[in-house]
Amino acid sequence: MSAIIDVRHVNKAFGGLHVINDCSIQVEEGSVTGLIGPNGAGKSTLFNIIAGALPLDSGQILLDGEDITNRPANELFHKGLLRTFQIAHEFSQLTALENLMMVPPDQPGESLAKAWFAPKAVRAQEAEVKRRAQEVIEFIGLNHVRNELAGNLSGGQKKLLELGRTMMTDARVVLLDEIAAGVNRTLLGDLIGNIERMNREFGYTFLVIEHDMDMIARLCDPVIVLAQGSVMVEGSIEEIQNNPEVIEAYFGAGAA
Ligand SMILES: Nc1ncnc2c1ncn2[C@@H]1O[C@H](COP(=O)(O)OP(=O)(O)OP(=O)(O)O)[C@@H](O)[C@H]1O
Repeated sequence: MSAIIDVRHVNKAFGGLHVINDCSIQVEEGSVTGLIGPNGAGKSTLFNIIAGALPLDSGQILLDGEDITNRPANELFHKGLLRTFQIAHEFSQLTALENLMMVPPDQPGESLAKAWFAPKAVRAQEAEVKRRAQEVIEFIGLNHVRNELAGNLSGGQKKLLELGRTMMTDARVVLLDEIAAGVNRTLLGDLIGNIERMNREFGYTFLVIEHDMDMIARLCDPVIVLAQGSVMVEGSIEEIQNNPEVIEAYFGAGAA
């Protein structure tokens, strides 16, 4: 395997607060890599930097060997790197299925000129998007609520829909930020199962920030522990859980 995301010696401070300190991590292509650490360790900040939502002060980020340091999120999206979408407020009035259909960028239907001159092509692409959305909604187990407004879905169902939206794109690497938060155990099982299948059957690479240690244990290998903005240790979940430094800094602090 080779690193699809390569974070090299990244530093980031907010005013005088050094949040990310000479941080280097590699995410291997085809892996589900976990990123854990105590509150305030810098996990979300690092995600924001990788996803192009926050500029870094120094260091470098490579995507599949290409320098993507400080590239904007929309450019990274087109290169196949994205964070899970939040269900945006304006989409709460669309059905679950329509939310999936809204995702693909540059749909020809959005261009009036194209719709005028090439209506058949527009209809063909819309039909293709709808077919894909129907496949995805079945995959994520939300077919029974496909015509329900997204705003009426449960928190867990919204998370499943969020994951489904990534499947409507050509994503290769998906960053999941605490996707388990507030999800009940049954839906969490569905969520984990879907991530596993997206990884195994479709080759998505995941980088996962998570406080839910059951989810990390079931899904992630390797697991990277971040503390004070640097990598403390990296290894399998067993190695992490038995590491005295981690027990002290992370589990000892009761942060899980
Ligand atoms: N925009 C900002 N301006 C100033 N300080 C910030 C900003 N964003 C984050 N911080 C600080 O950076 C530190 C790391 O925050 P971050 O959210 O990255 O940690 P985290 O590991 O994701 O924490 P948690 O597990 O609690 O979500 C915290 O001390 C936080 O207060």
